[in-house]
Amino acid sequence: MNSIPTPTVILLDIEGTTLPVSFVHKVLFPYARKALPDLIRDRANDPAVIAALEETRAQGPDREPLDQLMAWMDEDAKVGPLKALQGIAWADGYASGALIADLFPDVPPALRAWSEAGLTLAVYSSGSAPAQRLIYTHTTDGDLTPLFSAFLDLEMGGKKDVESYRQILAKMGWAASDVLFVSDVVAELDAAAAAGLRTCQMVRPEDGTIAGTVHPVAHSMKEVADLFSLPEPVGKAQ
Ligand SMILES: CSCCC(=O)C(=O)COP(=O)(O)O
Ligand SMILES: [Mg+2]
Repeated sequence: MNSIPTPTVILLDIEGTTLPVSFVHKVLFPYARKALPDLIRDRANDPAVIAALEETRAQGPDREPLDQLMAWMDEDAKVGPLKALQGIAWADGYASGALIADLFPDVPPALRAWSEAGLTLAVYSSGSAPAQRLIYTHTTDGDLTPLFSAFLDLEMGGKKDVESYRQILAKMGWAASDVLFVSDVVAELDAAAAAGLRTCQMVRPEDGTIAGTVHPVAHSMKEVADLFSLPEPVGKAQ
């Protein structure tokens, strides 16, 4: 009997998959929107800020950088320089305790179980890699960053582009069929599947995610484990 091998790499989206959409849109994005004008003024000599503003001017030459950044935020554009600056803004919020990432409660037990079982865990999000690290450092469940092997962002390309997943496989040295990509967005899963990755749509009722018809659907990491024969999450989902 032929059985399908268990994935050995779990590649996770953040927003709508491990963290509620409401936290990103009602807490993180407004925090960055409020902080950006002062940040740009007060850190005008910070190389990371300078680089992000130069890239903003390059990608949005018709507006002042701050206006361009605000316009991108209005449309929830997944653009590298905006994501870099948002990450810098959030760093202050996490450091002061104003921000703490409230992951879906089923996520930490699953991450721990899969890591303990020797699976490779990685993130692929539009949020910058530093912003991803901040989230997993400052969770209500403590610092979960040691569980992850990689934090991948828009430097790999957009999440709806098949080439981005090929780039991730090449960079990480992963075989496509070993990788399970979990995301709430069907277009991202379509792109990942076209690159040969295995896929699972996370459908979170509290986020109002609409289930598609192509990719296996899970409503929690426990269901992901059941669908793909992964180790069962241990400990209580808080
Ligand atoms: C680093 S998390 C902040 C989320 C974010 O900025 C975003 O645009 C959501 O991206 P995702 O790819 O996780 O849906
Ligand atoms: Mg998402």
